[in-house]
Amino acid sequence: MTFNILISDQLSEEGIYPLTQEENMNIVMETALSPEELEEKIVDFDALLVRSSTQVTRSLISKAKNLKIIGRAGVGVDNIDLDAATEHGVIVVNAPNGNTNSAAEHTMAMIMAISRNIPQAYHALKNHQWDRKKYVGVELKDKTLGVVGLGRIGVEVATRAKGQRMNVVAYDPFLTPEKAEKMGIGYGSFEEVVSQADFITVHTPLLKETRHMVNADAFQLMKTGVFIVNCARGGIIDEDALYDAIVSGKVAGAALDVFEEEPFVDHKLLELPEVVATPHLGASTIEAQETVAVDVSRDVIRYLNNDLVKNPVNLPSVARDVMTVIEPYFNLSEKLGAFLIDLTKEVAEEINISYSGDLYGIEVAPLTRNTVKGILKRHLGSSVNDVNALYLAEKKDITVRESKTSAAKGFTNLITVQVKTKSGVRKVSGTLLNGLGPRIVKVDGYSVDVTPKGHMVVIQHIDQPGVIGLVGSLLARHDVNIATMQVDRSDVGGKAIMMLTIDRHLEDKALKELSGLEEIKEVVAIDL
Ligand SMILES: NC(=O)C1=CN([C@@H]2O[C@H](COP(=O)(O)OP(=O)(O)OC[C@H]3O[C@@H](n4cnc5c(N)ncnc54)[C@H](O)[C@@H]3O)[C@@H](O)[C@H]2O)C=CC1
Ligand SMILES: O=C(O)CCC(=O)C(=O)O
Repeated sequence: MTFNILISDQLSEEGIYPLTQEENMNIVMETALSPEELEEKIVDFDALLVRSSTQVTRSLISKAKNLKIIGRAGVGVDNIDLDAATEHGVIVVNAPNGNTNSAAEHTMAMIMAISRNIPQAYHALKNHQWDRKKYVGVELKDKTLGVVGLGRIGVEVATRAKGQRMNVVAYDPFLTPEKAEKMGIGYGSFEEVVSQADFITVHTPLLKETRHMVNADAFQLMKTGVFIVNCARGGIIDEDALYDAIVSGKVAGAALDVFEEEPFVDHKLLELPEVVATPHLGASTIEAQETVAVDVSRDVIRYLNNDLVKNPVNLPSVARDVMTVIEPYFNLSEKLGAFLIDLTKEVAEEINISYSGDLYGIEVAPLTRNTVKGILKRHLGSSVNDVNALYLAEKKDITVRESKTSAAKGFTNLITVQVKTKSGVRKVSGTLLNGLGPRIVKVDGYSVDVTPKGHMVVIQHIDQPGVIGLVGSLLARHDVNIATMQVDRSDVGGKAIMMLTIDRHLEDKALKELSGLEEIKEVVAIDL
């Protein structure tokens, strides 16, 4: 059988060598197709290989009737609609390791460029201006580099910065003081890191949580004269806030490889002399491009030859007969994980999942992976899937335990997820009600009955008259409609829980006011 492979972004020719050696692979490289042309063309192809320029949208995937695999020659898969790929049974593979060095080196080059005004001085010289006074820089030695996101690239940048005799302080939800000490770097919260640093570099993926995490509030915390670097993803830094911070003199310079909208030719940030920029070149080296193209090419060959792939991003590899039995529980298990980690607001150190009733005696490993995915997604985003969830948990030193009991406490089936974080242990149980779908039935031992869907508020409070009324009227003042309300308590006048489902996301202002009520011990807004 011959497979048709479409390469729609510029990939290294040496890198695709493994593919060209396969007799049954027909390779077409077309790197200037418009989205419409691509949608027309994709119908005939079994594999699509891209970098970051091609937008692999739901619409494109839905037209790709023969598509089996999408290969992303790079790390970020934010240009690929993973849900759509999964729904259409298309596996996505990437090359997470191949461009780490290049991205770290580019980051260091950018740090050096802004610290010594190299692009600006070069530009002036090209324009026949010999100006030594204007381009006095600062040394890196003894300056503090704040690294936000200490994954593959963040670690490499931190190591290189230490070589420049910089002090490094990092924030990553998975970083502990012990790990930081081992690496010889400082450890702090996001706020601590940005307020201590002379240079700040971000290396997180672009997620709901990281979008605009470097915003006007963060700039307020920073030292005057700080330098900002983004070689990760446009959108992690709020570009409008950065512009204002540069104009006000708070930020001395910014080095940007990535932007909220790409590509572009005019950008207001580039009108500022303090900004140096490159057009998303972090991974653009001969070495990185060859390695990432080789890595995805090999995975494409493996997959089309029915072998296991090395870097799956979205594949649920489950035997069909097992899948048929456990499929109805998938939504429940992921939602329980997502609910619980939102409730804790912290990263998990241990995850215990127990299955009972009808789930006793059934292969539940795929549900465990799915629950862990729900938990990890909060910090790792869409790169976590059923295939890599346990691997990523292990990499982040999170212990995952699975157990089964025949007793289901009155339910025909029950999944209980318990998470240990640095502040303690929290627990949630859910069941699949015949014909009615998933329900959360216990939260930290309190009984509730809530569909895990939409906008929720979980309130821990003291059981006393008037609290429910207070909550109701406060939400009414914020024009928040309560759809359902569940209340349970430990004992009369003791600790109690209130679980609300509401018609829209609870904004920070209302959340703060609720938390300020004396009778209320904890308020968490959860959006599932
Ligand atoms: N400019 C370019 O050409 C390139 C850009 N990239 C981008 O660099 C980024 C990082 O890549 P890798 O290091 O390979 O990924 P990684 O997955 O190894 O590291 C990301 C780290 O960010 C952390 N993180 C997640 N949420 C966070 C938060 N709210 N605050 C602080 N840290 C948080 C994660 O815990 C993880 O340790 C990605 O967005 C990737 O797409 C990667 C290669 C080239
Ligand atoms: O393909 C490229 O050059 C972009 C690399 C990148 O941003 C990534 O790997 O996430």
